[in-house]
Parts: sequence; structure tokens; C-alpha cells
Amino acid sequence: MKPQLEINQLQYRWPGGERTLTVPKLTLAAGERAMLRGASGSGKSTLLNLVSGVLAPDQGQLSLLGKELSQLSAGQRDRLRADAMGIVFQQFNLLPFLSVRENILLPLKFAPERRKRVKDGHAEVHRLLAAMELDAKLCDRKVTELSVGQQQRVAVARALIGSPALILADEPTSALDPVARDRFMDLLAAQCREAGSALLLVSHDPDLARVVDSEYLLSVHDQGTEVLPC
Ligand SMILES: Nc1ncnc2c1ncn2[C@@H]1O[C@H](COP(=O)(O)OP(=O)(O)OP(=O)(O)O)[C@@H](O)[C@H]1O
Repeated sequence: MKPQLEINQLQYRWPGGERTLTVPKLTLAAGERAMLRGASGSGKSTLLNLVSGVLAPDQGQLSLLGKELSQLSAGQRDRLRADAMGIVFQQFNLLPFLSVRENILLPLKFAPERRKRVKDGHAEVHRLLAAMELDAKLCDRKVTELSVGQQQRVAVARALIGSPALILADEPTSALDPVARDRFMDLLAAQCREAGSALLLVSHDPDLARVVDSEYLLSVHDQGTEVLPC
């Protein structure tokens, strides 16, 4: 089976041109969970932005579900990403003027394959809320009326809807205390397992290593950062 995500000999030059992020090899099989670890400023968010398509690499290969992104048109790339990836951003990026239900359903508007997998959107929202231990009564509330921890779990439900092949999560536990963090990571890992989604997790926190299969370290040197398995 093809990996969900495969990166080979990737290079990205940060603006200014002096420092480079290099990824010799990073692969993620279906259902596999990996963590990117590195000091502040080492390039963790930059690597997630390369995978999610916010940034483009200067060299090397990056393929999703066996498709090399540089060989697709911009429209094909956007569609593949919307279908293949659910993203949990550091600041959640929930839309404040929408309800919890509308936020969770939003990715389906742009992802036809994910939409096909969801037979009944409202039932799926309720299932995901229950799976993330959120009260169904929150469904019609504005997301701004929720606590930070609740918003974090809504952001995960939104990433998971329609079972994308890959979930990207940037520091998803940074606002949580250790007990809430462990519970949240167990819920996230269980839901990825149930959906068959691979997980690429960014964190400073070495305690999250217990829920992943592999770890990559962002190692900083004079010319930039190299991403190596550890
Ligand atoms: N637009 C930009 N132009 C120039 N340099 C940038 C730009 N964005 C980020 N950088 C630099 O790239 C490096 C990596 O930043 P990045 O945000 O990817 O690190 P990080 O590991 O995610 O950090 P943190 O853990 O603090 O979130 C930093 O040195 C940062 O100053």
C-alpha cells in the first residue's frame, strides 16, 4: 500500500535565503502516528505549512496518497489536500460567526470525497461531539461561547469529519493541563484509529511520545534545520 504522506529530499529556503529546512525522508503509512519535535523556531510550523500547501518546497518530492503534488495543477492540489487532510491549527481557526455544527461541517463543502463518506451530516456531527466528550447541546452555540478546551475538541471534530487520510495537528495540547492533555490525546488517537487516518503531530512536549509510532527531531545547525528520525 502507498504511504499517505511521503517526503523525499525536500528543501525549503526561508525568505532571506540564508537558512534552509531539509527533510531527507519522512513517510507516514495509513493509520500511523508520527510526531515532529524541535525547539521553538526550529521550523515545525514551516514543515506543516509545506505539507498543507501554505508554502511550496524549493526542491524535492512531497506526495499525498501516492500523488506527487508538483505534478498536479493548482486546482487538483487544492482538491486533493481538502479531501486528504484534516488540520488542527495551533489557534484552532474556528469561524467565530458560525455555530459548532456549521464549523464541523465546513470542510465537507470543499472536499467531495469526504462529503461522499458522510451519509448524514447532522448525525455525524453528533457522533463526533460524543466521541470528543462534548455535550450535543453545544451544537447550535457559537464557537466563541465555548471554553478553550471545548474549542480545541471542536477543531478536532472538524478535522476528522469525512475520515481524511491524514490529520495534521500543530501543538494541539499547548493550552491544556497534563490531565486534560492526556485525555485529549487519547481521544484524538482513538478517533484517528477509528477513521483509519494517519496523524502528524507537532509538539514541544516529549510526554506526547507515548501516543505515536515514530518521532522526527528538527535538528538546528548553522545553515538551517534538518528533520531526522529519532
Ligand atoms: N516569513 C518568514 N520569513 C523569514 N523567516 C521566517 C518566516 N516565517 C518563519 N521564519 C523563521 O523560520 C524559523 C522557523 O519558524 P517556525 O514557526 O516554523 O518554527 P517552530 O518550530 O514552529 O516554532 P514554535 O515552536 O515557536 O512555534 C524561525 O527562525 C522563524 O524566524
